[in-house]
Amino acid sequence: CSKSKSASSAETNPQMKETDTLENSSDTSANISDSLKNKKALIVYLSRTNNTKAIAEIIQQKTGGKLVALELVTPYPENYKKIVDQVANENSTGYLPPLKTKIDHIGQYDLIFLGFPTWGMQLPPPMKSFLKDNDLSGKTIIPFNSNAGYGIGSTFDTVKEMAPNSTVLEGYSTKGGIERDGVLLVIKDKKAVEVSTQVQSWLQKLKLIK
Ligand SMILES: Cc1cc2nc3c(=O)[nH]c(=O)nc-3n(C[C@H](O)[C@H](O)[C@H](O)COP(=O)(O)O)c2cc1C
Repeated sequence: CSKSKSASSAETNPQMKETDTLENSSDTSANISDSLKNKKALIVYLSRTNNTKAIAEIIQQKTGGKLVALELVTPYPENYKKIVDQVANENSTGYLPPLKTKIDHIGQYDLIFLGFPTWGMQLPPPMKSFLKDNDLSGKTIIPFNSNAGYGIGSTFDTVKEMAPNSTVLEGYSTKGGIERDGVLLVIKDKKAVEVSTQVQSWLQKLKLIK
């Protein structure tokens, strides 16, 4: 089977192998939408205080798909003030930090979930590095975000600009931590349940799950 088969070929082509379908646990497979059963999903996220990671894990539970955390060659400073200054500097100069994370055979994935916090009201530089390093032409990108309450800023627009030959679907965003005030991981307990419900509706609206 070629990777570019139509969405309905799983039903029409009896030779299609199970391994060609969206990777998922038996738990989630029943809920994957029929039209996407033969697509493979990758969930790439950047997360410092684990809020975006929590959303990524919820998406993974619901869709299957391979989860990958973006790591840098040179990690950012632990200190909040230092990282804010460094990111502000990178944002103003356009510096793209080199990534340690490399995706094996990115061509095998049809759906790319991209998760990131808002940093300085922009797409974090490492996610810009990822979009620069990887050709996502012809793929479907689904962005998701957490922020301290100031919103997505220009993040989703930058994803669209940096992947002009991809289809970028409606993204999901929620309020995460406020590291400035010492509030780190908040997407846990009751808030994780709330986010899970919202992610469920969002993925259903995008017709990715039933
Ligand atoms: C360098 C830096 C810059 C940030 N800039 C913003 C911002 O401009 N707007 C905002 O709402 N939150 C901002 N935040 C807060 C994060 O977006 C928020 O805490 C998010 O939930 C963190 O996600 P994470 O836990 O996955 O790292 C910033 C955080 C950092 C570390």
